Amino acid sequence: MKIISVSDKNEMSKKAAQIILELIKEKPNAVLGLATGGTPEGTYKELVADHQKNETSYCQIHTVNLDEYVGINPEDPNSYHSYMESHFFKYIDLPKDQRFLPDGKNTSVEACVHYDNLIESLGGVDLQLLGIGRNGHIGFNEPGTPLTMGTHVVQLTESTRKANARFFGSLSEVPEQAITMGIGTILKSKKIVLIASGEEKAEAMNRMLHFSVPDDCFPASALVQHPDVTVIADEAALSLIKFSKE
Ligand SMILES: O=P(O)(O)OC[C@H]1O[C@](O)(CO)[C@@H](O)[C@@H]1O
Repeated sequence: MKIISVSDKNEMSKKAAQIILELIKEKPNAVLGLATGGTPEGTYKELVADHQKNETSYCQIHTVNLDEYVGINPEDPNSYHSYMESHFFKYIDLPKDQRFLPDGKNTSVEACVHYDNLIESLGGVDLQLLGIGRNGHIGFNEPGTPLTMGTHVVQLTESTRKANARFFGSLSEVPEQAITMGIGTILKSKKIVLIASGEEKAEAMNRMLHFSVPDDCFPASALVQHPDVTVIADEAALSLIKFSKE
């Protein structure tokens, strides 16, 4: 696992965008695995700014998102479909039929298997962008999720619902379930870039970097078995870690 320590969220966003842009330059038809939440917002801003300035094209790119809330319509402003549209897709030249998110309205086993098959049929994810939850969740894989699972439906923990309530009017509006790529799906990505910012992620980062073998009590620990993981974290997120920073 390569750790890149940066000063703040802005620098984290720039670095993550730079890595994504390097991949697009090298492989204009790459498959990007995308994340939502507060952490990647700045990364999308950087990519949009680059698209407007340098005209980096997404016309051959495919994107697959990690997760979506169960029971929510794609048009709902709180859906991850809407998030991707408003933070990224509406600004770039990525064709509509090359963007994929799990369907929060169809969470059958067949739909889950279909999502994993779709990713395989695209040739797999070249680069998966990840945030991390305070309890170590990646995607929406909560602690206790078997680390080999494909796309599936999860019951969200109270702490995740509380953390995400800031995007909704109130906690009661946050869906209780989500459909997410499993850890097994995520680990098939060729490259993984995990971004983290702020003191509220310090404990999760500290825990993640102390696992030498994966343990399903802390989903992000699964990343120790992946050969190409880059963590980009700001000083606040790395503040509990005692090691010489890059
Ligand atoms: O970036 P945030 O909003 O802190 O969220 C952390 C993680 O939790 C989620 O909201 C749930 O998957 C992710 O989208 C995100 O990577």
